[in-house]
Amino acid sequence: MQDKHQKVQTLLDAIPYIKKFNSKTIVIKYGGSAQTSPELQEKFAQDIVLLSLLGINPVIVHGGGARISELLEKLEIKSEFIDGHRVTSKETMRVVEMVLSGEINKNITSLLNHHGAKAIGISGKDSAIIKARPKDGGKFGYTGEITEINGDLINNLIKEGFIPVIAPIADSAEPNHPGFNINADFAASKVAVALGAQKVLFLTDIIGVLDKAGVHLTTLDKEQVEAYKADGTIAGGMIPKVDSCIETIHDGVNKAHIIDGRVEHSILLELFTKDGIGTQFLRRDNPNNGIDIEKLLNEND
Ligand SMILES: Nc1ncnc2c1ncn2[C@@H]1O[C@H](COP(=O)(O)OP(=O)(O)O)[C@@H](O)[C@H]1O
Ligand SMILES: CC(=O)N[C@@H](CCC(=O)OP(=O)(O)O)C(=O)O
Repeated sequence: MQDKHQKVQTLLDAIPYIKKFNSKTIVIKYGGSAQTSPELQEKFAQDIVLLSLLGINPVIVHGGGARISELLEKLEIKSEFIDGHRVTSKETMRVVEMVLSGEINKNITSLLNHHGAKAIGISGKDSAIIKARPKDGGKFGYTGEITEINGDLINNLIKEGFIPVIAPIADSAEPNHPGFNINADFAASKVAVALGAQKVLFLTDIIGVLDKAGVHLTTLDKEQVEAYKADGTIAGGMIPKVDSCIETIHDGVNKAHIIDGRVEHSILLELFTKDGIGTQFLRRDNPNNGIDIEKLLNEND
């Protein structure tokens, strides 16, 4: 009996959040390192379908860096990263597109559809929804930085009841160009801003951002992130992730969260519990929108 009451209570506790997020867009960055086992993939699909049934609009931007590196190794092509961004030769770009737009995008889309969702898999090249130019003047090869996102097109898909599943490949304005490889964290951040999302969740393979002693940091702002990057606490693949979180909240999205994709139902735990999980990023210096910082710190907005 106790157990049954507990189940009902869990549902009741979620009511304020279900109301708050109803008809809002939540962008979810589904990192390669959170896609590891079929069991976790199943739980991820259940969470996304539940959001959709509750009238929340999930938009998935996925990664797949580990799978790209694995295939490159088999093909004896060297992987090279600078501060968490892959350097992309023409040969590497072919593999990146095959893995992201071909394999991973279609696997996630079909997984969601088999769970009863209406998911549609696209890459930034489709209808040129993501446009880019060479990152840092070309020193990363075909790695791009986003110049434009067609949010209207993505919003139209949402209005039609679709869950967009987006591969982080961008179109180039140049003819006969292979397109650009975009770090999936940056793609998720720009998509969240373009859609005016309520929040963005980055699923990864760690409980959140840790300090040098391995202590979990539950809240971070821009100044703290800069300090942790400068002293090397935040390194590697975590750099684009924290940079994306900071960019998102400074470009108008209330909150960004890095959460542990290895934990079953981490999306539901973040969205529908008071404390949430992972590391949340917020602006303490919000100049003009009157956001009460204490409220923002303590509430799941
Ligand atoms: N300060 C830090 N706190 C947590 N993780 C960190 C930190 N600095 C570097 N990392 C590394 O960043 C990794 C997450 O980045 P990445 O592997 O690129 O994930 P994803 O594939 O989800 O984008 C963690 O597994 C961890 O090894
Ligand atoms: C430019 C760049 O770094 N692109 C990434 C795109 C995939 C990605 O970001 O995957 P994760 O989110 O799983 O790391 C790459 O080639 O690995």
